[in-house]
Amino acid sequence: MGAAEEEAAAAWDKAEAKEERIMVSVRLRPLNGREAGDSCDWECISPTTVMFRSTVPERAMFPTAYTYDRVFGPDSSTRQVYEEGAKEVALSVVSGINSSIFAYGQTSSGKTYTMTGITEYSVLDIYDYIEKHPEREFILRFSAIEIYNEAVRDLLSHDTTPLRLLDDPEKGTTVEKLTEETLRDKDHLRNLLAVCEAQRQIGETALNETSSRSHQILRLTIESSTRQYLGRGNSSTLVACVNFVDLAGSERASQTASAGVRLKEGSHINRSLLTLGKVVRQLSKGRNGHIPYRDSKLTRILQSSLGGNARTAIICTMSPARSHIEQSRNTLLFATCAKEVVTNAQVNVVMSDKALVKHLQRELERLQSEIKFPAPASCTTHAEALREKDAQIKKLEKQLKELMEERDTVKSQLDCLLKSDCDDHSDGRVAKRWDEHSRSSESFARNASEEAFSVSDTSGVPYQDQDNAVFNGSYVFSDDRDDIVFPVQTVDLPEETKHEKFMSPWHPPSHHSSSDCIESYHMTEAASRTASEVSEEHCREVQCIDIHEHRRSTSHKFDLLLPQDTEFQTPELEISKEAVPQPDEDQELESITNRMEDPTRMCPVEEEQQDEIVDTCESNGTTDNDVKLYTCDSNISFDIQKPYPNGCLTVKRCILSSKDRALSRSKSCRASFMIIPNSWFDDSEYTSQTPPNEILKHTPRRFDKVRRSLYPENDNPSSVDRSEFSGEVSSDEVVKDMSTIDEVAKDMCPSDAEQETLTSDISCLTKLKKTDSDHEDELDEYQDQQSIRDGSTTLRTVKDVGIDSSLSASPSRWPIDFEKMRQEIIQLWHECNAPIVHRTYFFLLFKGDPADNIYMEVEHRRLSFIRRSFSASPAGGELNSAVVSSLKNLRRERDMLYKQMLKKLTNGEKERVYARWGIDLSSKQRRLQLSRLVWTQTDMEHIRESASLVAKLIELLEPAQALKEMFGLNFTLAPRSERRSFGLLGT
Ligand SMILES: Nc1ncnc2c1ncn2[C@@H]1O[C@H](COP(=O)(O)OP(=O)(O)OP(=O)(O)O)[C@@H](O)[C@H]1O
Repeated sequence: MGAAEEEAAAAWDKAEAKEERIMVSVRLRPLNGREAGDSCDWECISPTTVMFRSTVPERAMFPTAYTYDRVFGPDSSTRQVYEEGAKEVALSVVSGINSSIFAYGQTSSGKTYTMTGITEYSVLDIYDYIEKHPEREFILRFSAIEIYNEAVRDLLSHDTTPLRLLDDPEKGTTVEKLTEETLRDKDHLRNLLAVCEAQRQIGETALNETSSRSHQILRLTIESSTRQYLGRGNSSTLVACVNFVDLAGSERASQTASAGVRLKEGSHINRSLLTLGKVVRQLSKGRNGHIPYRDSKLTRILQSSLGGNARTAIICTMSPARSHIEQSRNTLLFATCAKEVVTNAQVNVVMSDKALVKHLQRELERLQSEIKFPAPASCTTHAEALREKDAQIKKLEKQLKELMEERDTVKSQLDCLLKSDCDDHSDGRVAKRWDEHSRSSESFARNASEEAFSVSDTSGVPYQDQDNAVFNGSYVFSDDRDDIVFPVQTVDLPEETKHEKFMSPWHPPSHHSSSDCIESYHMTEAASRTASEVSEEHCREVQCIDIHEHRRSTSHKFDLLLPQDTEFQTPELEISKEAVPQPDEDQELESITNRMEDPTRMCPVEEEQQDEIVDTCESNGTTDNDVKLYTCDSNISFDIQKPYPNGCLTVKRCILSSKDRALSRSKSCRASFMIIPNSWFDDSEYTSQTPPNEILKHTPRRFDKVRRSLYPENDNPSSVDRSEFSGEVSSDEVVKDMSTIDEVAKDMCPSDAEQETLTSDISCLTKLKKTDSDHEDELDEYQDQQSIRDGSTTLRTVKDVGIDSSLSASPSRWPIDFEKMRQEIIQLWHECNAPIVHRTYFFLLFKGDPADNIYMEVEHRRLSFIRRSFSASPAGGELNSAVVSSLKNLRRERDMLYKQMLKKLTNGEKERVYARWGIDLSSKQRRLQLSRLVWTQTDMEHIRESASLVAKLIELLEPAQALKEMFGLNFTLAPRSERRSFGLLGT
């Protein structure tokens, strides 16, 4: 092999991608003239740590020290910043590795100041390197763009026409018709840099006279080959580029005092930075899932620099002034996330055909020799792997056996109960008539089991939890006092089930007496304290808790809810307005986590606090946030000492996440996610500083009618329609209508950040799914391994829960996924004895809107969990009771429907319904028969019929008016004040 090929092959070998993290530095500039009276709150206490010197008491709650690869204080020169924070990365370009240097920070924090210096020093060093390597030939090309108001402009051309972005399968995103100058020398480059500076959009704001109003990307592409082999057709060329990115500064309209053009610029700047933030945050969690590169031109162009084939250094600039504390924290939070992003830089070699053939030959030889002489080490590795697998199989076999035993125990107990019920009914009138009609075996079996736990409302046997509604207690029925007495007998339940230890996930225990319960079928949410407590337990896993790994080990209480040996990965808790771990909120998060893990602390005391907060919210006119606000943290940090005690906004939120962007646009979700951050990383200072009218301004819209039904006391006709002031803008709207001034004003509102929060929180679902699947997968895994061992060719079937697929699915797949998931949910309702009214509501409410994915998923998870609880009881005691209780409650609901029929259906209607349901008009107890038939099967026609009948009987609200949220994330910790009681039947 010739030397040229050797060299090419060696270069090729080196081309293997290398993972490394983004290098992140922070530069603190000195206070400037505008900040003269301000105090300097930040200090670099070491070469890697910057510290907040807190003198303000309420700041004490934030972490004070932030550590990065390097931090530079006000005394550091740009040269030093370059040498220690950027040089190594920048100079990678001469070795064929792409690189990017970014400056990120608040407006006037010194980005341009820093980047100008760094670009200059880099250019000097690159030319220096070139001079020292005369054996190589270098070709340098330069291009420059700015992104101004989401339009890409060529800075080397006087033509200001926006340029299009193109997707190149090999090169990634490229800019069409971009001028690329081949450089003659250093001076040529200097001139071009001066041209760029002159062309760039600069404007004066209150914070910076020469504020860059655009993102600027200067790109230097370097090609190099060994001179000796040039032109021989067997050489290799290294090609790489370095980007110098001076981002526009994030800004708050109020601080920059911008209006008109500046305001519009600001909104574009903030939006693209928001997307950048999202991308970085998403990348910081790993590259799985959707990274929204395409949401802005900036991120599209920089895609390879962010988590791709490039080495990247980010210099975050900040002002030390107290007046910029909020923005400084946001910058540091961005930096914290950026630190976690991993890139995969590799040497980019362009080989001649000859060199490529040689390289491939070498590779072939190597592989052949590996096959011939396998390394002994690999044998050991295989043997070890086999041993490990064997051990794993054994473990899974054991678990399977245990699970099967448990299942058998539960089954036999259930059988016993069913049998005793059948016996009791064998001489009963109902059973006889029932038999006469020869119902399907399935529906009969179900009803029989329900019958087993039925109690007559005149029997004297206490009704249990009549008023314990589940899922926000969203259904309310009118009791028909004149109704006939049920011909149902009291059944002797096993001792344990007589006690108040019913643990139905749908109808948890309470201590209400029968008389209370018979009084009314009004299942108000307010009355569901105990229900909520148990529901909390069952549903805490969907409380979207972005708790980070290191906190997971402490989730003992939560673990108790899961079947034994469940390897539980705590779902993410999206706390506060950021979806990312916030170093400055770690302590608080920790305490929230602890409190959430301690159910004893989630009970009455906290409930009172919640109620207080609801009161406060409402009195501040922020009731719209209520639905969300008391959802996840019953220990809300509510400090009435704060200037604006909008506790509702300081409440740490808990938001389910998803990768699905469509979800972020769900209007129905929005009401839940309405704490408006002032940036993508917003922190709670904002909330403590934001005056009430500010909050009011951003309260979400909600159907007035529903709001009135929820909060009748707030239904003041003279009150201002808050939605008019809402900063809420759907992302669609945002994209479409950014051009008008009004929209610009909206953009400047934190609704962008809200969008961001909403979308960013989405990732939490991924972990939730994982948690869910962890346990279920054990069985699958066992079966897989078993089939592998048996030599069976059985393919592992795709997990049929539909969750995974729906999340990653493209919108076009959604209808299929939706149908699939809906069918599964129906089946799960059936198996979990879900309340009929709940099923009806859910079925009618969620009809396939992609934005409802999250609700579907939550429902699916909840049901899966309940089903597991039903079948995986450790001792068969409590959970057996749960089954009993759920059946009993189901039966009670049927009784209620039976009564409602008398009230709600005319004779003619009844006859039509009986005919439709195949009930013999000459038979007796037709109403009873019908009430026992609805929701007993899982085929779609039956479901539709059932839902429509039940809806009529309970006078269901228009589905569009019902709150989807109640099926979502926040039903468990809902406050239990009377104020929140709502009867959807409007009784
Ligand atoms: N480290 C520093 N030392 C001294 N002066 C600085 C430093 N950093 C910035 N400055 C000064 O602060 C002012 C604002 O800096 P610069 O324009 O670089 O900010 P910026 O972050 O690019 O702002 P914008 O985003 O609005 O463009 C300039 O006058 C600059 O000279």
